Amino acid sequence: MKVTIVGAGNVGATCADVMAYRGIASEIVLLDIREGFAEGKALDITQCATNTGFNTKVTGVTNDYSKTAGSNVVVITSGIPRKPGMTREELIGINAGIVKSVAENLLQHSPNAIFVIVSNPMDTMTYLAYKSLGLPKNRIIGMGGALDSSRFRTYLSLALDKPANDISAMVIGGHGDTTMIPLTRLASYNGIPVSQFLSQEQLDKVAADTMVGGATLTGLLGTSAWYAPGASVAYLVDSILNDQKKMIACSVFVEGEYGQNDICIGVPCIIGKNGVEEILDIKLNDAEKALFAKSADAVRGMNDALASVLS
Ligand SMILES: NC(=O)C1=CN([C@@H]2O[C@H](COP(=O)(O)OP(=O)(O)OC[C@H]3O[C@@H](n4cnc5c(N)ncnc54)[C@H](O)[C@@H]3O)[C@@H](O)[C@H]2O)C=CC1
Ligand SMILES: O=C([O-])CC(=O)C(=O)O
Repeated sequence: MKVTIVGAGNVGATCADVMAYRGIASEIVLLDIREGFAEGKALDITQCATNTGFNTKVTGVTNDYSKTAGSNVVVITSGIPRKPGMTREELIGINAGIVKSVAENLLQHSPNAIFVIVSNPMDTMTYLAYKSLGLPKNRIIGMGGALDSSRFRTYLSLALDKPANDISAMVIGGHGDTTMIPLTRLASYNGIPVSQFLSQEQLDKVAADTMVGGATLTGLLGTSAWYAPGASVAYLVDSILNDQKKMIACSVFVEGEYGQNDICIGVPCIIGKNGVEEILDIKLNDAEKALFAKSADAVRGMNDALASVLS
């Protein structure tokens, strides 16, 4: 199975590294616009093979889309990341043009690929890809919820002082500092509601920390995060390529689910070989429904900024 990752920067290269290490794809192509950069990253990753024990073929190319031909999955991480103090939404002006042209080039060479969109603002970029490529909605998947949910589980594990892998929890809604919805009511420690172990004050802090998880790392690192984002993309691609049918919160085009239409926003999805195989319409309480409606309004508002790119 072949995967192309466009953008060999922090997130793209980390994603390639995790996918190779875990043997998720047999072939990975990294493509970047910077001369020689993707080639360098691919060579460096390839030189891990004998020490970490993988056989994945990893190659890098400078803007040569012919080398991406026949990919089963394409991942778009090209564009600029935010700097401390910025929101993801501020990246739209530069990233929209990049994502649209990259997506169109990829489709020309891989007409059957499933698209995974990572570049920010991710929900808006996913909508842009959906609207400009004209593909069925199951083949356009925005990655954000997998990462936000892993941060939510991390913060819960720290508060509980228990392993993150024993914690089940999900974040839906937009992939933005104020639009994420950590589903605290439904989070559990091995099936037991976390509210049996943590106070409301502790749970509120976990939710707040989760929502600004990306901003916190951007403040610490000077640019946005890459290890957990790269691993989250690999987790999602694994579920597609190996038809695992995992339930993963992904940004997808909604048509009536959760009372919303004509936006891409994070909802629980079953992810398998056909991409988005099902959107689960889980029962939210009134407070969660209100948060979702508010998040959707904000996400919808951002799509207006795409008017010039989509015309
Ligand atoms: N959805 C999510 O959960 C996450 C999204 N992101 C987003 O992913 C994007 C990438 O972040 P990083 O890897 O940290 O940035 P980076 O700056 O390290 O890498 C971006 C790469 O894209 C390349 N690029 C730019 N224009 C291109 C084009 N037209 N064609 C091919 N390559 C091009 C650049 O040369 C650079 O190597 C950002 O927009 C960031 O906000 C980052 C983390 C998580
Ligand atoms: O925070 C950012 O800008 C990058 C991102 O989406 C994340 O790490 O969640």
